[in-house]
Parts: sequence; C-alpha cells; structure tokens
Amino acid sequence: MAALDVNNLSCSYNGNRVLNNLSLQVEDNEIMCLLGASGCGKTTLLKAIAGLLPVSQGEIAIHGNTMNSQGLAVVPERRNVGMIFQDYALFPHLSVAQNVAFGIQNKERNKALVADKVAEMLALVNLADLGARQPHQLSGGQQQRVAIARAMIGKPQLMLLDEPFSNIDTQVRMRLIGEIRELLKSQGISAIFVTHSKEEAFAFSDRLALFRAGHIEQVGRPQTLYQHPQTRFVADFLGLANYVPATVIDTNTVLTAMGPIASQSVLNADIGATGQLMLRPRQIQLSLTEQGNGHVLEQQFLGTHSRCVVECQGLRLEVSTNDLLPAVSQVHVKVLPHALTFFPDSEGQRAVA
Ligand SMILES: Nc1ncnc2c1ncn2[C@@H]1O[C@H](COP(=O)(O)OP(=O)(O)OP(=O)(O)O)[C@@H](O)[C@H]1O
Repeated sequence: MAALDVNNLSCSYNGNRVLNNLSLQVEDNEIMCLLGASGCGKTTLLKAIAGLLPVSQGEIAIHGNTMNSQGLAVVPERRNVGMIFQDYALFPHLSVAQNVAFGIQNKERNKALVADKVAEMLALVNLADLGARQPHQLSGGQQQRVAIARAMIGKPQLMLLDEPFSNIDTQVRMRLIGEIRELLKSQGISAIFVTHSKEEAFAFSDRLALFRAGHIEQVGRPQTLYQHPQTRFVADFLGLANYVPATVIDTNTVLTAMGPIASQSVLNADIGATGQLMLRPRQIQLSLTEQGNGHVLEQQFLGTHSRCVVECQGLRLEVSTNDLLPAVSQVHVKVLPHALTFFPDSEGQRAVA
C-alpha cells in the first residue's frame, strides 16, 4: 500500500491557484523529494498533506486512510504526520529532553515511559548526553537533530521535511543528510522532503518529483531524471547539459557534426527527424592526440573534477575530466556509449528516448 496517495489535488490562496491538478504517490518506506524553484508550490503541497491548508479539489490518502476528499478534511493532529522545518522550531525555554518529550505529550502520560522514549530517541540522533541543555547551547546541526527526535518520537506514519538543511553549513549538511536518511530507513518511516537544492535531492531521495509552477514536470529516480530527462526544463534544472544539433538516421543512431552517434536504446523518433542531442559533461570523453577533432578552449580545476570547454566541429562543449589537460591541447572528442536523450524539434521541449 502507498504511504501517500495524492490525486488531482488543487490548492489556492485567495482564489489564486498554486497547485494545479497534481498527483503523486509515495511508496512505503520511500523517501520522496520535492525539488523546484522558489514559489513553485512545494511547501503548499506539504501543508496540504499535513492538513494545514484547505484543498479546493482532489484527494489525499495516507497509508490508505482518506485525509481529504469531497467534504472531508481530517484535522492535522489526527493524520499521524511528523513535520520538520528549516528553522528547527524548538521551544527556547525547554531543555532538549523536554523538547523531544513534547512530541508525545498528548499521547503518553506515564513519566517514566516518556523519559525512556526520550532517552532512546536522543541516543538515535547521537545526542544522548545533551538532554539537559537548552536549544541555544547547541549547534545548528544538533538543533535539527532535536527537531528530528521530537518529530519521530510519536512514530509518525509519514515524515514531512521542509528545507531541513538550509540553515546548516555545507560541511555538516551532507553528513546530517546521510544520518537522517539512515534513521528514516531504519525506522521504516516514509518521508517527503522539500528542497530547492539538487545536490540535497540527489543525496537524500529514493525518487524525486521536479516541480514547475504548481505541477510536477517529471517524477522518478534521481539518476533517471538526470540522465533521461523528459523535457529540457528537467534537463537544465538538474545540471549542465550540452545540446548538439542532430538528425535521426536509423532507429538507434543520430548524425551530428561530430559524425554518427549510436544509442544503446531505440530512439523512438522518426527517421529523418531533426532535433537536439543532450549530452551531460560526463558523457563525453577527451583523449590527447595530435590528430584530434577538437581543441581545448578553457579549463577550471574544481577539486573533485575539472571543467573543460572544447571546440569540436564548430560545437562548443563542456566536458568533465578527472585531471587538467595540458594547455592548448588538441584532443579527440568521443561520446561515451549510453542510451541517448534526443529532443526532436517537432516535439518542442519533450525528449523521446
Ligand atoms: N499564505 C499565502 N497567501 C498567499 N499566497 C501564498 C501564501 N503562501 C504561499 N503563497 C504563494 O504561493 C506560491 C507557492 O508558495 P510555496 O511556499 O508553496 O512555494 P515553495 O515552492 O515552497 O517556495 P520556497 O522554495 O521559496 O519555499 C507562491 O507564489 C507564494 O507566493
């Protein structure tokens, strides 16, 4: 059974429609990321799922239980949903342990049991010794762990995380993302996580839904969206892409200024169709050779890899290389074998591969 089932959902603020006939399913024990530019409606969807916003149309079900449908809206406290916000939202006058205990204050009255559960949660988020501290005595990452412990102590069926890492500095962020992901997985909690950072989305999610102005442009595994975007909007949002003019010459091959390029899958476009072949910087390989078909225009060392701009048969291509090449190099430019992504002119911005 799906952890979350959203069907044809529409939400408006003062008559302005922000979500438009949106549908989304999250599987049991799955982490789904809502990724998109500022103002596209991600938080609105989260609030609608939590029951904090009236829905104009559509249905929401959590683990098979209907939360919203025509004439029905279950109140937030009966949805068994945990929420984590960007600003931690801890109570400043309560200790860490009291903040965590707040998560079950309406469910559990037995003080010894509450203390046991709080200790268990604090240990899970690696804050076992800090229960007596006040929130202001903690780092940003530690405060966010308290918020997570508070949200998880009530064993929610679904966790909603709204940009939980934006106030955490980059060095700690990736470690915290890994920790929280592991925690959600080990506790078997499904989660929806909102961000506008593609790096966070790639690192945290099992699947991601890319938002565009109140609707979902594409949903799928991060690698699938990155390597096989269905639209140019998805391709460009998720990272740098080269576009090479191309013509389909058979079911698996396109002809470009660099020569014919074969696809590892059927192109599903008419023979003779013209369009743009999308190539990610890692899908192009450069090798040094005097007789190469390209030459290096510029390079930048970026730590984990280098960015190299090459000119090849009148095309300007961005390529990722492991090392910097010798300056003013002649190179052979080769497209690495893969299932090509081709955007035919006739289909506008939509890919067919
Ligand atoms: N309470 C409100 N009243 C009126 N309009 C609102 C309200 N809250 C949000 N909006 C508008 O709804 C749209 C979607 O907002 P939402 O907060 O869902 O976007 P978002 O994708 O989460 O953005 P961000 O990444 O900046 O948080 C925006 O145009 C916003 O201005």
